[in-house]
Amino acid sequence: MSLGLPGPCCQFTNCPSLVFRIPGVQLHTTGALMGASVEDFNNAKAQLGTLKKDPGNHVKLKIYALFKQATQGPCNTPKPGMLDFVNKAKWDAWKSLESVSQEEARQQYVDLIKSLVSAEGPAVATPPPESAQAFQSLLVTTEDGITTIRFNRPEKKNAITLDMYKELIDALHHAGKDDSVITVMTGSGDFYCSGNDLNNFTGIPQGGIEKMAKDSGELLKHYVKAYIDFPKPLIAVVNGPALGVSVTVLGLFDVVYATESATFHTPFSQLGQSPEGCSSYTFPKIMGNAKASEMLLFNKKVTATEACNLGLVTEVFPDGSFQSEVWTRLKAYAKLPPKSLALSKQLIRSKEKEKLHAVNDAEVERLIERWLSDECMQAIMNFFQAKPKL
Ligand SMILES: CCCCC/C=C/CC(=O)SCCNC(=O)CCNC(=O)[C@H](O)C(C)(C)COP(=O)(O)OP(=O)(O)OC[C@H]1O[C@@H](n2cnc3c(N)ncnc32)[C@H](O)[C@@H]1OP(=O)(O)O
Repeated sequence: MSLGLPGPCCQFTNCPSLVFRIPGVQLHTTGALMGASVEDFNNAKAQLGTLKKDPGNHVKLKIYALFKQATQGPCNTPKPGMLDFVNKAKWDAWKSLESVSQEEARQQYVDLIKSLVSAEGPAVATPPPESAQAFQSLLVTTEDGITTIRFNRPEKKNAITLDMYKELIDALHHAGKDDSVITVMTGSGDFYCSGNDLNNFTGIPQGGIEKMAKDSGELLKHYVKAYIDFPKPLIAVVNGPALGVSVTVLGLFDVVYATESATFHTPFSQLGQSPEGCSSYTFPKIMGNAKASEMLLFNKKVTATEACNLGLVTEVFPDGSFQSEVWTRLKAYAKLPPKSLALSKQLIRSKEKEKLHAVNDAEVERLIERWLSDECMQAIMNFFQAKPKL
């Protein structure tokens, strides 16, 4: 029977004992039974509204009774009639706490809400207020010391729209400052990411295509800068095929784990474009000029194992055990001392930062020209007309 009370869970529960046991809920009884401040109480009240799961009538009655006892003291209203089931249940619940002081009730209320919140499991990472609603195409979570930024447009193979670049910049800035130890980037669905969304270049905005190319160049520069300047270990969990700009920035990650069936493809000349993400510098450095040229000039798609042999990928895992093996490892990494990790990463990268920023600037300058070229426009039109698979 639903008790049909208004509001989220702020109305109910019935339990005569002071320490209540609710299946699956670990109560945070700290022993400081009278320690909850009014502020704690108000915070708990606010948290109650964020619960995603209905805790059930039994718990709701308890919450109701504790709330009434904490705010009004012992029950002082007339007993409802036998047939007024809902109000009778509420009255009984409140009445059962009459020997509990208001302070105790406040503490128990706070403990109960905390327990319910923590029983729901780790919360989705709260993005900074200014971008709280901005993550339309990403899933960002923080758990076990790991902030995970997940491309989340599986129906479009996680292609990156203009808004998504902005979201990624925001998410990276936030992850760089939050209290997580490592940051992980991965994809939803069967692709890691299919690179730049080719629709980014199809509509001609006010200001013409020159302005569009310039604005896109600025955005790309900031996007790549967010990787160059990222202050803590950044790990790619490549769960499927990766294309274009999602491959090129891998040279700026600290570790790249890939599932066996992942592929790595940078079809720039096929698209009339040129390399970005600092790959014109990092790829030759990682794999040598000849191998980098096969990928960046001649569109060679490489398998995960080949990418690992080239040094772009750190390690390849069987598809069947990829997720479990990788996340077990990442959780262990996230237990390492955070400052030591961040400072060591910065030492490794700092020597190159200036160089990387200069490469980023030069690559973007070249791309702005490319985006205005017939070669590039034709290639994009071809994709949408014939939808060739790269
Ligand atoms: C600020 C601007 C910065 C710009 C930086 C520049 C970066 C350069 C690059 O990133 S170059 C790489 C660009 N990417 C591509 O060229 C990939 C194009 N896509 C494909 O070749 C294929 O879609 C595929 C190989 C990724 C997947 O093929 P598959 O057959 O498995 O799936 P579909 O083709 O049916 O794809 C499903 C839907 O997703 C759409 N889609 C996939 N990738 C993109 C993309 N990059 N841009 C736009 N749309 C993409 C595809 O069109 C399908 O949509 P539909 O269901 O509406 O038909």
